[in-house]
Amino acid sequence: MAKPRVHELAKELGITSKEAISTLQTLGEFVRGASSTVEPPVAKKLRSALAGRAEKPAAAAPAGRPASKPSTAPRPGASAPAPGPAAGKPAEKAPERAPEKAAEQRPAAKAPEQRSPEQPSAPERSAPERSAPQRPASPGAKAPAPGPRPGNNPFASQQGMGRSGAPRPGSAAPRPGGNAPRPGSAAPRPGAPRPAGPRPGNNPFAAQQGMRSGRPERQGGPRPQGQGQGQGPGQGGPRPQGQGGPRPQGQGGPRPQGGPRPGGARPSPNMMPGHTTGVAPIGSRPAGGGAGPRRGGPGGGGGGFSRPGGGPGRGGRGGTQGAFGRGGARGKQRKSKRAKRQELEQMKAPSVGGVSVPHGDGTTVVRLRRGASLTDFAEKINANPASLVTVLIHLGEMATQTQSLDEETFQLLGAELGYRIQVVSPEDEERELFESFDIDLEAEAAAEGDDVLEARPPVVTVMGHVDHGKTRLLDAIRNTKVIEGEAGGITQHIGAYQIATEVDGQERQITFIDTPGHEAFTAMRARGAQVTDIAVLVVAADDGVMPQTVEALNHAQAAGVPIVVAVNKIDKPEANPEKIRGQLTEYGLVPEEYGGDTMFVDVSARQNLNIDDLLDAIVLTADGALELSANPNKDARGVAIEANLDKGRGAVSTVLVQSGTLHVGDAIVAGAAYGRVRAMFDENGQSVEEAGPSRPVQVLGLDSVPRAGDTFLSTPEERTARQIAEKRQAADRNALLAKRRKRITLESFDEAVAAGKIDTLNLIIKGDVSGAVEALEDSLLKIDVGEEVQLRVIHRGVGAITQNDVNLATVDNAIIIGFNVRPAERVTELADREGVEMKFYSVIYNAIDDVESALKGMLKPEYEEVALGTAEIREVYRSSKWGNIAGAYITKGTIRRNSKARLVRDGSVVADNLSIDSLRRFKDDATEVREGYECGIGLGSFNDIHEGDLIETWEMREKPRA
Ligand SMILES: Nc1nc2c(ncn2[C@@H]2O[C@H](COP(=O)(O)OP(=O)(O)OP(=O)(O)O)[C@@H](O)[C@H]2O)c(=O)[nH]1
Repeated sequence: MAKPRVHELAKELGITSKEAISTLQTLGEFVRGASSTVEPPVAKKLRSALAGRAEKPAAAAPAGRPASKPSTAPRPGASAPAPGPAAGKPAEKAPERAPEKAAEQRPAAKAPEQRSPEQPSAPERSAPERSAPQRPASPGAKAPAPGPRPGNNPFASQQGMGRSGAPRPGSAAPRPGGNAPRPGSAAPRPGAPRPAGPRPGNNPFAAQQGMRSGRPERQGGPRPQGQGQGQGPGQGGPRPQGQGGPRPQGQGGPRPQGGPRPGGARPSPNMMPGHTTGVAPIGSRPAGGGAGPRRGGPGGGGGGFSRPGGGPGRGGRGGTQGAFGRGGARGKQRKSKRAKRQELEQMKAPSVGGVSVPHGDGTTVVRLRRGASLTDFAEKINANPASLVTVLIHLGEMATQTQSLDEETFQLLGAELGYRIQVVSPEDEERELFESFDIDLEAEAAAEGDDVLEARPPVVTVMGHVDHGKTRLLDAIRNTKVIEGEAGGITQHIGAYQIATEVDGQERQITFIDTPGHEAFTAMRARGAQVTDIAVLVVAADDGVMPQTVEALNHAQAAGVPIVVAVNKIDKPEANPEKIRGQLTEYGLVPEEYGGDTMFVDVSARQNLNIDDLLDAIVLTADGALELSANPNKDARGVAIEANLDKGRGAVSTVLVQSGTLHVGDAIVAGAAYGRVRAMFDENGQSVEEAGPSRPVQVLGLDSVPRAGDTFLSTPEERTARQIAEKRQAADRNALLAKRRKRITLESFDEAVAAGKIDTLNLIIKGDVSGAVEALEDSLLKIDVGEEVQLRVIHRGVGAITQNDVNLATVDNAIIIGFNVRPAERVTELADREGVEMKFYSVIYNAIDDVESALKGMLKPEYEEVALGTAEIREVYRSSKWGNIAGAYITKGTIRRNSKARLVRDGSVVADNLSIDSLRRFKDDATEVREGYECGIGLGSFNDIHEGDLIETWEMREKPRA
């Protein structure tokens, strides 16, 4: 049977040849053109694919875009074609992670929901750079014109993206950093799947898709050279030594034919990818001296050609040596072998960006820790990290091997390589870590019924404004109450203490955290430790509600901790406790006597007045608002409160047992520290043998010092404790590499809402005067955006933005709004590190506008054009196959592959919206070429280039808002 040709098949199937070709490509079959013949099985494949497509709704497969994506690695978050094994797999894990995982289990009909929480659903994901390859097509979406993308370069000698059998769906779609449409050409980025503002690497306009954040204050300049590997400057960058400029005459020996033409600083089309023939560097001319490029035949004297296929005459003069400064025949031989071996390897493994990387089958799940690097990923898939760097560059992202990458980048990379990436949060990881030791704290807690639970004392933190008497109050409570009768009372400060008081004839215990202030409280919360059950807010009756009173109150409320107000210093003549009650009512703390539910107690810490009443109030609040119970009959679990290194005793840590009972001799792990409890002491310095729930106790025996807020647990075996600690140590090291955790930003708020991650925009407002803060808060709270989203001002205050503000924002995922204020010292760094967004305004309406837009999902980042580099065209090389190639000299800045470009002739813009489709330096593909060097530039299908024209490149960068 005669093999059918593509156009015949197309005709038969009633589609255009182009469609047939692209469908075949999607099916993993490469055909050269419409007149190419295809094998009968391939024809059959096409027929059945199109038959399948015909059955789907028309909207799912518009003309020219293949609907089915067989064997295509589903991009995470993409609308999965069917719940095959990939969809089925996560189901096994579903019960523990209900909200996220449940989505993964849904059947195909719900496929658009199968996305990672960070990725909006398909209709919202119209950000061209990410969504296009994933969606069959969203109705009405404007598909960008097909064009080459990294790895799909028609010039490329190696089709980087050519995964065997699995061409990328929508290969015509732009890649990040590739042919991203200009603003207006498609939706700029509605609902782009980023939680933070557009980051480089995800900026639809950016030419350089680096890993830097798009956060305005962190925007960096272009990535310094040398970060990329493989395709980085090492290969593509300018080579100062002897390769760039014209060779002086006579070097390399006489070259009757084919040697590099001295002085001929002219790039040739051979620089462009795809030329497997001799590659002429700038300054060299192909053999034969003919004008223009020519394929060197065997013995053609292809001086200056290093590649096999260039047909340099073996042993002929003017071989690779002269032009490229490389070895002669021997080197060439070696290289040839190497090339062969590489070819062989490449045949075995699919290649992306010219490197072979083990590919997954689209369902292979790779779990990575938040903040993981390419090296971590490489380890999991048994790949060379340097190859992953190259692949990433081809995807328009730049990263070093050890740089921490965010989830989006891993998803992008995973989708390209056929892996399903799961980035696990520290909490998940902790859970999994425990699970791997058969410890399931949640299940353990859930299984505890009333029969095993016993009441436990409340744990109290004292907070309040400076000098309102927190320390004095804690001392007063301690000195009057701590196990009265014991010699000397409390002898040492261990970070927490327990007292006994009598309420309604019953002895009740209360545990106080001995570090007053909300800073420690929030720092612990930031570490995930919810230690406090009740907050005592100390307010001096002679002073009133002060900024830190409000701050403390906000912190407690944000944590959902009930508050008891201690109105202190009532011994002072100017004390006015009633005023305090009135003031706090404004903050939602309404005294019981006014009909509210907050207990206010007037005390004097100095004179020990009403301390018992305060303790009663604490116990009553605990009884009324909380049900505090724990199972004392199990291995101890709790939190480290304080720790220090004692010269004589080693690591001394105070831990608060939250459930179970800790005994001397138990193996424990606290954070990354572990050991066996050698001895335990209470707050009186008395040695104790065991400590039950809510009991603070000083522990000796850990190998290192845990941090305040680190959780601890005792394990049946010391080995387990050690292994857990070691894993945590490793995790901590990795986390250090995580430069930044992205949190919520105003720009990404609607995406986070759409992804179901949040429904409340938490704000912290800091201003220069209280009137402005109030006015801003009032106006913000009046914004009406319906019921799906809410606005919550979790803290407001006057003065600079402090570390505490950032800590609170970290814990509660809030955005800080600074009105006529700036961050205090080192706060910017902290915010930067924690990924907390701070927005600064001097016009109240701008702030209101931004917040309103964010709530309505309309706030889009603003971009501005930033010039990157200019190249002057020195010569034009015409090729019927590749189009016109500009031999150019870079006069300013840096020219980067894939950056947006315009052509300027005699001062007028001849063509805009071009892109540097190919960039070559000598025979090598270059990622970028710097000022003062020559290169070959291909502008894709744009051919109207003349000598003397200027190619200007630019990128759109996010503009900081005023
Ligand atoms: N008259 C009177 N003075 C008090 C009372 N409580 C505390 N003070 C005094 O107020 C001052 C501040 O008390 P601290 O306990 O240090 O206050 P603090 O809130 O812990 O202060 P910081 O640790 O700086 O935040 C000290 O001089 C105390 O003696 C009280 O009930 N009556």
